[in-house]
Amino acid sequence: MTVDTVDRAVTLPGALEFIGRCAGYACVLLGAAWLAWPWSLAPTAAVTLMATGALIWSWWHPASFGRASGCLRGWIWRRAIVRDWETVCARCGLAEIEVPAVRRSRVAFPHVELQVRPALGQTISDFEGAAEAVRSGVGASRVRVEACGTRDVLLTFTVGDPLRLSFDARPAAALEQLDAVPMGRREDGLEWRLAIGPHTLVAGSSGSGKGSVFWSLAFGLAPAVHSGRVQLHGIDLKGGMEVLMGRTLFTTTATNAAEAVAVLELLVGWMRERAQRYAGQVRSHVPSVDEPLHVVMIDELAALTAYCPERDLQRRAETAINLLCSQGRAPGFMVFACLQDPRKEVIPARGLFTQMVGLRLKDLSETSMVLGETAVLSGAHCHRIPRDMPGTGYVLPEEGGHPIRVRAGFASDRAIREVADRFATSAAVPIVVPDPDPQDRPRRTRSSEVAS
Ligand SMILES: Nc1ncnc2c1ncn2[C@@H]1O[C@H](COP(=O)(O)OP(=O)(O)OP(=O)(O)O)[C@@H](O)[C@H]1O
Repeated sequence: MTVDTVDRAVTLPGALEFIGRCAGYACVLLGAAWLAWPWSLAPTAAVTLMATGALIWSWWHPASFGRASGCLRGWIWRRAIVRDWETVCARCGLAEIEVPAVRRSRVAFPHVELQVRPALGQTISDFEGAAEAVRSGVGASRVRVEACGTRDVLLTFTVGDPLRLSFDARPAAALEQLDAVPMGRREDGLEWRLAIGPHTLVAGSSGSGKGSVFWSLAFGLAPAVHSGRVQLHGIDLKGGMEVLMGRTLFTTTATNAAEAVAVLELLVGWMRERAQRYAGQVRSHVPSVDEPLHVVMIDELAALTAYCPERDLQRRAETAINLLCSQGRAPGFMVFACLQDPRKEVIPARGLFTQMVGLRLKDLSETSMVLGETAVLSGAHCHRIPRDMPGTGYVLPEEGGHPIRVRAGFASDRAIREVADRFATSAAVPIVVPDPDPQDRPRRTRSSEVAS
C-alpha cells in the first residue's frame, strides 16, 4: 500500500478526496497553460490560479503534493549547491591544491548527490574532515560522505525536511499480506512499513515518541486484529497508562510484573504447543483466524528486565522473552518492545531483536548500541534528532543499504479509543495470576521440630 492509500483510507471518503486532488491538479495545469500564453490573459491571474491549485492540492493530499513539490525544490537546491561549490570548497579548506571537480549531480529529494573528483593529493578523509563545514556552508541538514568507484567521493546532502510537520496515525486499510505494516512516512516521501516477523526493539529517550511508534503498529495491525488473524498482547508496567487506553485491541494485557510473567509464560506455552504441531508438517507460519500471529507489545521493557524489584519474576520474564525471541518467529510469535536505555545491562537479550528503530537518543554511543557503528557513519544520527520532532527516528532497511529517517504518526487518546472501539478483538483472554505455590513459601519451623 502506498502513502496515497493510507491518506485516502482515513481522512475522507475516497471519491471526495479524489475530486479535491483533481481540482488541485486542474488549477495548477490551467495556471501553467495560462502563463505559457501571457498575451491572452493576465499573468497575475495565472499565478493566483496556480497558487490556489497548489493550496488545494497540499490540503487534500499532502503526500503527493510533497513529492511533486520536492522535485522542484530539489532541482533548485542542486543548482544552488553546484553554483556555490567553488566558494564552499575555498572556505572549507578543500581548494588548497585545486577545486575538486563536480563530475555528476543528481536529485532524489530530499537528497542532492554530488559526485566529485578529489584533487591530486586529496583523500576521502579530507572530505570527511571538512564535512561539517561543507554541510553548514551549503545549508543542508545532513551530509553523508562515501567513496564512489576507485577515485571519486560521493557527497549526499539532505536538504529540506519532509518529516518536519507531524501527522496523525491512522488505521491501515485491510491488509492482504501481513509481512509489513504501514507505520508512517519516510523522508524520501514513501510510506514507512515495519517488517512483521523480526522481533523489534524501539529505543528512544523519554519524550522521543515511543508511544506513537507503539500505537502506529497497533493501528497498522488493527484490521487484522478485528478479523482474528492477529492477536495483540499488551504489557505496560507504567501502570497501564498506554495499553489500557486501547484495551479492546488486546487479547491479553498486563500492568504489573506478575501479570506480565503470566502473559509471557502463557505465550511460551502456546508457542511450544504450536511448534510441536508444526514439527515435520509446516516450516513457516501463515497467519489465519485458526492460527493467528501473536504480537507481544511491551512498553518500557526495562521495567521487566532491569528495574523489577521481584528477582524471581524478573528472571522468569527474561527467560520467557528470550524463548519467544529465539524460537517464536517460525511458529508466528513476534516481540515488539520499547525502551529508554539500550545498554546491555538493561536489556541483556538485545542481540535477539533483529529489527531496530532508533528514535531520539542521548548520545552517539547509544546510537551505536542500537543501530551499529556502520549506520552512524552512514548518517543515522539519533542523537541529533530535535526534541520538537517526537516520533522521528532511523531504521535500517531489510534489504540493506543506508539508514532511513522515518516518522510515525501521532496517535491522540481519542484516536486510540476510536480505533480500539472499531477494531476490537473477539479473542480477549482474562489473565489470572496464580497464587504463589505454597511449597515455594518460606517454611515456618514448628517449635516441636526445634525442640527435637
Ligand atoms: N509522532 C508524533 N508527532 C507529534 N507529537 C508526538 C508524536 N509522538 C509523540 N508526540 C508527543 O510527544 C510527547 C512525548 O511522546 P511519548 O509519550 O510517546 O514519548 P515516550 O518516548 O513514550 O516518552 P516516555 O518514555 O517518557 O513515556 C507527547 O506529548 C506526545 O504528544
